[in-house]
Amino acid sequence: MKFFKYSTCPCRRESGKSSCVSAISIPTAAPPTAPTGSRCFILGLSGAGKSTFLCRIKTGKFQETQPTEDYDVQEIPFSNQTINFTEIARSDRRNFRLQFPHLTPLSPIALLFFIDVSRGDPGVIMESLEELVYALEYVRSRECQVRYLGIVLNKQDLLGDRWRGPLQVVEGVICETMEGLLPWQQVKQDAQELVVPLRWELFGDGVSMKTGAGVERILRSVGAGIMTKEEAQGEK
Ligand SMILES: Nc1nc2c(ncn2[C@@H]2O[C@H](COP(=O)(O)OP(=O)(O)OP(=O)(O)O)[C@@H](O)[C@H]2O)c(=O)[nH]1
Ligand SMILES: [Mg+2]
Repeated sequence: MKFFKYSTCPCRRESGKSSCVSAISIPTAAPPTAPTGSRCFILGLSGAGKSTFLCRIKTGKFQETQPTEDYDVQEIPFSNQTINFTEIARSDRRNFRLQFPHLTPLSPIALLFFIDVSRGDPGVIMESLEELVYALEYVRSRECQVRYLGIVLNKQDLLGDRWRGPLQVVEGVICETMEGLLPWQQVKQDAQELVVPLRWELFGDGVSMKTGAGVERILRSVGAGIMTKEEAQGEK
């Protein structure tokens, strides 16, 4: 199980003033108040592009970031709901677990998992998947429900055409991993303990938080994925 070194710098503007994405330090305790709205956790190794995504959905713009400290929360109005996006810096397991005392069993949540595919590094992919599987299994162990999982293959602006092939391999490995989790789901069918989310999808087509490609699609999918059928019908 991997833990990553703490960084000290919260997300800031290039000017050095506080960023649009406010960082909250909580080294020892869970958040003081229960966040309102639907929850979406943003996970992924350091540098995968989580804060950049948060800046994008908050301001619509690209903004240079610094590594996040601990975690970072943004409430984003979307359609007729508010989605509470919580970035877990470096996908730190402890900080992820600290979010859960406020979630009642079977609370519906969404996960967005960011992977930097720009270097085509198999080590990054495998480590990312290890963290993703940990998160899914931990959510299940807390009897919460992942309604929606989006896996974002980020930084594709840095890929040339030569990476198209390897990118397909990455997509294949991710699909295999998700399918590998299915036996869990079958065993636990009656217990409403789903390891595999009710719905999951890969964002693999040219996605880049730098250029903004795919950002709106990701936000829309989280918004739709976190709602129940009844809630979605109420929207119409
Ligand atoms: N070229 C390119 N750079 C990106 C993209 N997304 C993020 N970056 C850059 O990658 C670096 C890290 O991005 P962050 O959003 O801070 O990464 P993070 O996942 O929040 O990292 P931690 O907070 O350490 O967990 C920054 O310099 C970003 O500008 C992208 O799609 N393309
Ligand atoms: Mg960050």
